[in-house]
Amino acid sequence: MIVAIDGPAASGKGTLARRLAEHFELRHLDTGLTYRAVAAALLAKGLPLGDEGVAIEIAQNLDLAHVDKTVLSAHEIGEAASRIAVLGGLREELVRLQKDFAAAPPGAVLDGRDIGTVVCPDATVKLFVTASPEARAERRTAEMVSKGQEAEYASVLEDLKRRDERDSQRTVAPMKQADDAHLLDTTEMDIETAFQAAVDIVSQACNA
Ligand SMILES: Nc1ncnc2c1ncn2[C@@H]1O[C@H](COP(=O)(O)OP(=O)(O)OP(=O)(O)O)[C@@H](O)[C@H]1O
Ligand SMILES: Nc1ccn([C@@H]2O[C@H](COP(=O)(O)O)[C@@H](O)[C@H]2O)c(=O)n1
Repeated sequence: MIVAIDGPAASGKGTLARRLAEHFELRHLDTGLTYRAVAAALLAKGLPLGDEGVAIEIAQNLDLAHVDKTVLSAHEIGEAASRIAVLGGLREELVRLQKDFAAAPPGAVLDGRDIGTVVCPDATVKLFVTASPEARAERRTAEMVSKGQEAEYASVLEDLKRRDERDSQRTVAPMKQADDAHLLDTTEMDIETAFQAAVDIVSQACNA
């Protein structure tokens, strides 16, 4: 079984993907981490984010088992990841890696922006998880503050909107809801309610 989850930044797709993977005993890949890892490596080398040749080389040598998720979760790395995510050749390389992950038994939950449309178009079930920009900014601000990071709601909201705009307007594999994806709007749901709604959608799809 393959569960494809897409949605905008801080919509809660990663939280749901992780919990669904545990619940259904599947493997989980947060594909955003692959873009973040490449962006972080370019920044560490002091190279421009548009250097696609080097970005592809980094992607070819990515070892997902050893990425530091805490370092990669930084706000500025997310911003840089979104900038390199417009590079078509780099996407091809990362999509290959993501497809390989999805194909291995016993199945997987993948979350990102183009999982239902490009990476796993034949997924068993697809979800498009969203929430209002204001709810997402509140959640992300609270998350950053809880980690001891500086965060101001207004600028987090602005950054999220800018990132959504870039991700949904790019030419290659823009973020969008697949035609056959279930829409899950969690604006008025807490994590537990959203999780139960997601379990119901996946269970129904498996029994159909
Ligand atoms: N339904 C919800 N209600 C309240 N808080 C939530 C809900 N879902 C997720 N959160 C919280 O919102 C924050 C963002 O969630 P998460 O990291 O899962 O989003 P994401 O879509 O994977 O983000 P990104 O695209 O940046 O990787 C986390 O702090 C998470 O605990
Ligand atoms: N399948 C994907 C996943 C991510 N991206 C890009 O990476 C950025 C960071 O992703 P997070 O989920 O970790 O926030 C994101 O803004 C996208 O630009 C992507 O293009 N495709």
